[in-house]
Amino acid sequence: MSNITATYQLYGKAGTFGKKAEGIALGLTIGSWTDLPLLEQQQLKHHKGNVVSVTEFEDSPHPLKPDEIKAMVKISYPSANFSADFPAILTTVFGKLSLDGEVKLLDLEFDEELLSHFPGPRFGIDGIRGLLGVDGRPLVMSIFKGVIGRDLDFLASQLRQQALGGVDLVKDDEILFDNPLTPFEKRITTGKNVLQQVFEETGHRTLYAVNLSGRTSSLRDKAKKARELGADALLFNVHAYGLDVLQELAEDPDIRLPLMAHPAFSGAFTSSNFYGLATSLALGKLVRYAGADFSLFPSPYGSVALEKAQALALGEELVKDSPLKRSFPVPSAGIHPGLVPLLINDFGIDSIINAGGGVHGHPDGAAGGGKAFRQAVDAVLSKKTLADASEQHEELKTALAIWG
Ligand SMILES: CSCCC(=O)C(=O)COP(=O)(O)O
Ligand SMILES: [Mg+2]
Repeated sequence: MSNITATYQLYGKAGTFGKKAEGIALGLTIGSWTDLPLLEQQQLKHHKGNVVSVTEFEDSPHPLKPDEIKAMVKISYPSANFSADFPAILTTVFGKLSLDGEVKLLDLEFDEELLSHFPGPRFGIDGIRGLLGVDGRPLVMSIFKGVIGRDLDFLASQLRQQALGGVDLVKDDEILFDNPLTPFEKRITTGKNVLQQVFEETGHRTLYAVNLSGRTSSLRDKAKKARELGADALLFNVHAYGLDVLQELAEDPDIRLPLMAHPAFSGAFTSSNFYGLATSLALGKLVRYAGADFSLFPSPYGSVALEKAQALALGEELVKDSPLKRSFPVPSAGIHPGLVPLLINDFGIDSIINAGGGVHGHPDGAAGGGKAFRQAVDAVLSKKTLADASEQHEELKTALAIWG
């Protein structure tokens, strides 16, 4: 029988977790079991959650309750209990349970049949590389900054400077929503013109990810319109909307645009050591299953940082072997050129170096900032230190002098 297996982290007294796990398995499926007459027990058997394993960690005491330890329990839930969509799955495995004390959902394993309902990224890493014609190096992305309250001319000139720096992608900031000064459709058409002009001048192709925002009911039509207008990609605040909304956009045959999942809001349910979802599950596995071609997340190094082990596990979820295409890991937040060697070491060549302040804050402007990042990437790939490479590259030298 097809099923999904959830791994939970719990805290409690040693020796109590088997009973706790059984309570969860029954509580989230058929309820109290042994009280039922035998016939009903037989009938409901194939709906019952099953405890797969219980592992107690004697050497991991609760930081605040000395008589409690950590445990991990795995419970599998029959697919007969839920429809094959994120709302039903999340409600089954972590609905009421998410409100019931210190329980964290660490992982979900979809069996093959269930996974077949989640086609994943339409483009994936290889598809995005194909659109850009760039192989063999991490991509570089920059972010519009300080554009709230500014008009299209301002946006156009900021986009031009970023593209002239040689970045592969430019994305809207996630806090730029539809507004009278820079409306969604005009951002797309203006951006297209600017990037075409830069391409004609330099031969360098940059893609622009516009922020798809607004009420959920408007998104499909806006995304289709974006495609008609020639948009390159869509940025999407998936965790404010929900995974199913991303999946709808990814699967729509009339949209067919690369989708970039922004991590905004996800800290509200991933940051606690005791509650919510593991970051690698929420920003890694599930956004990939929902169809994100890119997943942004805090790197271990910048202004908003994830623990290194968490960031690495997240990155791995996006690229590990699977019937689904791979999503680009995009470690972000407070990134400057000096961090490029660490990022490539951690996330490999199939990742994206993404920076806002680290591009715009360059003394030579965004064009200088973009160049410094590209120089840093080239240095790492040719096994030079950044210090050595900076002897030949003024922009990199300036960036290292400011940010180290
Ligand atoms: C928290 S990861 C998202 C990255 C992002 O959207 C951003 O604006 C980062 O900007 P920065 O100036 O820190 O590079
Ligand atoms: Mg941002």
